[in-house]
Amino acid sequence: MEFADEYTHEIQNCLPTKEVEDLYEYELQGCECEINCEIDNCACLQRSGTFYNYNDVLELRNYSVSEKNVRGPTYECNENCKCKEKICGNRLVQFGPRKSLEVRPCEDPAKGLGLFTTDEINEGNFICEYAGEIITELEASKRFRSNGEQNKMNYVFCINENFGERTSKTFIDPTYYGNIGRYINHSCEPNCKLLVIRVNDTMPILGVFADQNIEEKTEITYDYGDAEKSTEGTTSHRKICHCNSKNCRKYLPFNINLT
Ligand SMILES: C[S@@+](CC[C@H](N)C(=O)[O-])C[C@H]1O[C@@H](n2cnc3c(N)ncnc32)[C@H](O)[C@@H]1O
Repeated sequence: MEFADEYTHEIQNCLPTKEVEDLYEYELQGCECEINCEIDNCACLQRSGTFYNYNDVLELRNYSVSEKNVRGPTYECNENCKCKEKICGNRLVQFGPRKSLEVRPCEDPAKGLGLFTTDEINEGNFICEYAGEIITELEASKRFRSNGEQNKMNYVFCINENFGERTSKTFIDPTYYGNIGRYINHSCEPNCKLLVIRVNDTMPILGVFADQNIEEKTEITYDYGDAEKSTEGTTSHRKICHCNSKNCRKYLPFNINLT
C-alpha cells in the first residue's frame, strides 16, 4: 500500500521527541514461559488488565479482544520474553497493521482521505496502531491551535490513562511522522474502538480494533471523543462532522485542553 501523503514520513511505531524520550527508557521485563503463556505462570499476562482471545495460535487473524475484558492496558510478550514469538498467543500489535487496508478519498470531499478495508474484518480483530510523534502537551497545544488557525486537519490525539489517583496524558501527532492510522476519520457511530497496549517499554501504543463485523470496502472509523473531549466550544475550534450517521453529534469532538 502506498503512503498517501508525500509530506509525512512513514513510521511503524511511535517516535518520542527528545523532550519526552526519557519517559520511556524503562524496559519491561520478559516472562519465563518456555511453552505456552498462561495466566497462572506468565508475568506479562499477570501484569495485563486486558487479554487477547484467540482460537488458534497459528492463525493470527483470529486474535481478538473482547470489550468485557477491558480492565487496563494489555502487556504483550516482548523481546525480553523466553516464549516463542511465532506461537505465543500474547503478541499481536507488535506484528504491525493488517494487510487489507487502503487509503483513498472519501465520497464526501469534506472528510478528505480515509482508511478503508478491502476485505471483511471480524469483530475484535486488530486493524492498526495510531502511530505518530509523541510530543509534550505544550507542543500538542501549539500544533492544535496552529492547525485550527490555518484551517488544516488535526491529527493530535491525547491518550488519558488513570493509574490510581494519577492521570497520565500522552500526545500522539502523526502530522509529520505517522502510519496509516492517521487516515482514520471520526464517526459518531464508529465501527472500531481504541485500546492501549504496551510491548517492550512503558510507551503506550494506541491500537485500533474492530468493534463489530466490518464488510469489505467499508471505511474504518472510530469516535474521536471521550469524557475530556468536547463537541462544544468556541466556533473557531468546532468543525462540522460529516460522518453522516443517524445519531451524528454535528461537530467533531476535540480536546478542550488543547485550545
Ligand atoms: C486524523 S485526520 C483523518 C484523515 C484525514 N481525513 C486526511 O485526509 O488526512 C482528522 C481530520 O480529518 C477530518 N475529519 C475526520 N473525520 C471527519 C468527519 N467525520 N467529518 C468531517 N471531517 C472529518 C477533519 O479535518 C479532521 O481534523
